Amino acid sequence: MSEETYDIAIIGSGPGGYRAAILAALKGRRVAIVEKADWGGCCLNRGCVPKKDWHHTAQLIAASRNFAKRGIAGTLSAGMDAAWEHQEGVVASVQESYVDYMKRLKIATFEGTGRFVDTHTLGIVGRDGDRTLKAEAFVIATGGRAHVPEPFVAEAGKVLTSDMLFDSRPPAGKRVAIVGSGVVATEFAFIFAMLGKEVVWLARSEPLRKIPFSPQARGVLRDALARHDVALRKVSGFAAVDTSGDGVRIKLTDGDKVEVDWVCLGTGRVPYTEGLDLDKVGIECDEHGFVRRNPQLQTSQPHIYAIGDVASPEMTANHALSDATVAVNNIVDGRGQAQDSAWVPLAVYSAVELARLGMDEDAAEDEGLEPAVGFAAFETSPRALGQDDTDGFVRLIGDMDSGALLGGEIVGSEAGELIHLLSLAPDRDTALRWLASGRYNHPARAEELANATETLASKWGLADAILR
Ligand SMILES: Cc1cc2nc3c(=O)[nH]c(=O)nc-3n(C[C@H](O)[C@H](O)[C@H](O)COP(=O)(O)OP(=O)(O)OC[C@H]3O[C@@H](n4cnc5c(N)ncnc54)[C@H](O)[C@@H]3O)c2cc1C
Ligand SMILES: NC(=O)c1ccc[n+]([C@@H]2O[C@H](COP(=O)([O-])OP(=O)(O)OC[C@H]3O[C@@H](n4cnc5c(N)ncnc54)[C@H](O)[C@@H]3O)[C@@H](O)[C@H]2O)c1
Repeated sequence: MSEETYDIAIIGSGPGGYRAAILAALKGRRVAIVEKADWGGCCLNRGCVPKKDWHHTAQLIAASRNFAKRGIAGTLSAGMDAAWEHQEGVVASVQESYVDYMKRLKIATFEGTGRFVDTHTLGIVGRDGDRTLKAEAFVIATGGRAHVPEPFVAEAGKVLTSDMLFDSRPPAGKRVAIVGSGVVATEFAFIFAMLGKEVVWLARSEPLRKIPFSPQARGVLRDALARHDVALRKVSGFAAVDTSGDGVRIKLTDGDKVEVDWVCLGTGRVPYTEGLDLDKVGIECDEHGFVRRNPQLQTSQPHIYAIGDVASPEMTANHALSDATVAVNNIVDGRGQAQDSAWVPLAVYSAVELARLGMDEDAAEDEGLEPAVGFAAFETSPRALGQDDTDGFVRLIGDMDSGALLGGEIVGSEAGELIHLLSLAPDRDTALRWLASGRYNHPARAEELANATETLASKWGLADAILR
């Protein structure tokens, strides 16, 4: 059995593990990374990347409904088969570039399952035999897996998790039940409808209940979904699922029955720590299965860090990527940097894009702060009007005392891009001034951020703090 020694060994190659490996190698460290399945993890193979590929097709179809006003004739349609093939090509190309970049940075890559042998030794069981490696620091980035609640049982062709959706070509049946009200269900309800499916969206609560989007944001989402005939049917619960014969029959707890061709579950993800032997090295998980860590992202073993879905309840690629930066800064430079998850942007891609970060007004008041809201709607934006796409707004939460930026929400096309203007601002104390005095391209959606700072300045008496 061969044994090698590294500065940092990383388990899992999703956005968290991959980013940690790249950053540590760029900082001159000897890095090993272990992956048991597909390079790139959930995000690249079964999450953000293929989902956004499908979302783009969905948006093109949705936009085509306004084409007649412009004298563009004809109707467009899209199908899931072609969409599935398209994402396969995109994923393969991104994966190739990831693997190539790791090779160029001389990162040692191992295909196999990692597990702790002791606090400085990782065992790897792989296709090319077993080996162990030693490292001074470790990063656990093993991600999560789809949660399948009773009475559902995952079954190919009938009841699919989002992982199964991308692992092989989805079933042909047209009538699909989407279960859940979280991000996965809210995104796929729109995407599937635009890809020609007849969507039956079943959930126990309103869409995106867990994320503190404002009532205005929820209203824009609801209207945009309705415009595309996508509506959530609120149900009391799920009593039984029958997959015998053709199709799937779902019995609801109120006795009603729903019959569909197949089901797509968006019923949450849970952290994945199976087979890591964490107990051997004294690392604990919380009651939900997330690896316990401190704000510097260290587990109870200070040289073993935990990042991304395996430890972060937000479970987004954005959080995994940001965790990677914090962990590597702390391992390599000993910075003792604390992660501030609230300032990592979150974006949802549905009939409209919704993005947010930081505090909402309630959270600010809970902290004893005095929040004020700066608002600008896209309905008067020359860029949005020219695109026939005026849904949404920019909402900035400022602190009445200091003029600091406390949080922000952007709803509408390109919200997932525009949110970077908030997350990349040099610091929160000066962010509003920075946005107000910036140089903008015209006409552009980004200008609405500057307009929102002006509402704060004039309406809330923050002119001195913002317009200096
Ligand atoms: C349908 C869908 C769409 C999504 N869209 C978005 C989006 O638009 N934006 C966003 O921010 N987030 C999105 N997410 C969430 C995002 O995919 C995850 O938050 C992200 O992938 C987590 O990254 P990670 O590095 O923590 O783990 P993962 O990406 O889950 O990667 C973990 C890796 O570790 C490997 N592994 C596990 N155990 C071992 C072991 N013992 N040894 C070796 N390897 C191991 C796994 O095989 C896996 O490849 C989406 C998720 C889903 C399901
Ligand atoms: N754009 C993004 O950033 C993005 C996109 C997709 C997924 N993700 C992440 O992936 C993770 C998984 O997403 P998700 O939407 O599956 O999870 P979620 O936790 O957001 O939502 C889970 C849904 O399943 C429902 N549910 C749970 N148990 C149930 C039961 N027994 N019966 C009926 N319904 C039940 C919940 O009520 C909820 O509506 C999330 O943490 C999310 O942040 C992020």
